[in-house]
Amino acid sequence: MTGPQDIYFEDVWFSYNGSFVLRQVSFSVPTREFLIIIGPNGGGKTTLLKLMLGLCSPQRGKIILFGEYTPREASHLLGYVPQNTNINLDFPVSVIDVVLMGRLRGLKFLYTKEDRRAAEEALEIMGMDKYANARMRELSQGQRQRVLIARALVSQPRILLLDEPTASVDVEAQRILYDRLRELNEKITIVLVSHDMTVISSYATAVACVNGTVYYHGSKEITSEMLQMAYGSCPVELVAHGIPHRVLAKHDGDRDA
Ligand SMILES: Nc1ncnc2c1ncn2[C@@H]1O[C@H](COP(=O)(O)OP(=O)(O)OP(=O)(O)O)[C@@H](O)[C@H]1O
Repeated sequence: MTGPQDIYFEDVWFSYNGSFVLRQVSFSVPTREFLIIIGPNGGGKTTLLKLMLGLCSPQRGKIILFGEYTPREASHLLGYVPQNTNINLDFPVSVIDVVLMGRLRGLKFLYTKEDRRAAEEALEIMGMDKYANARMRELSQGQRQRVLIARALVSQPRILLLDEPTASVDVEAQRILYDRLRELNEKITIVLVSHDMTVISSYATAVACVNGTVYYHGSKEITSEMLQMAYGSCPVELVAHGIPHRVLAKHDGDRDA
């Protein structure tokens, strides 16, 4: 290892009920990396995040965070925005209430002044401070996602992990969200699962292809080998500058679009 490493995996294996979904996983993520995790459905991307978060424990191998902690020991240093977070929009919860939930300790709903200040700061970082007293249902999908990221930030994590945060968010709102993440990345490490290859060229500093194991690339260059590993032999369409590109060979019998 060279330099400070926030995340370190050494020969990690993980199975649900005896069938391994991740094997022989070894890689390390340096401080202030903007790591994008790509891969096919069911390849193990969410499981990889859960291992980093200590929500799953490996059957083999070791995971060390910040050079000294197990993921569980480091949980207070991790912020997580899960996939498909559903908030009941009929429930009249305000934006600041949602963010404050990130400061909950046990079942106590008593927040200190410091909690409120932290919540306001997190909203400001995500450009949502002027909506603090709005109801969640009054916001767009992209704005709601920014509030959920603020909730993950309110505990001042050193790593922010996001699982497909821009699914069902429109393109302009995605850009705003990613620009905020890039600003955040000046201070903290970001690990983000995405199916959208175009975010790699604009935001990533490293890419992990996850398909039963992890292929870690410490640069944002998208190579055909990476795509081959991540998506098998299926052709992949990349939309760059609004123009679709076919980046892998077609299957026999494929017709031109
Ligand atoms: N709790 C669970 N119990 C049993 N099997 C699971 C569980 N969670 C995930 N799996 C299986 O583990 C494999 C990896 O799932 P995972 O959700 O990590 O993949 P993914 O790459 O995030 O997929 P997607 O892109 O569809 O979200 C899949 O085959 C999935 O069905």
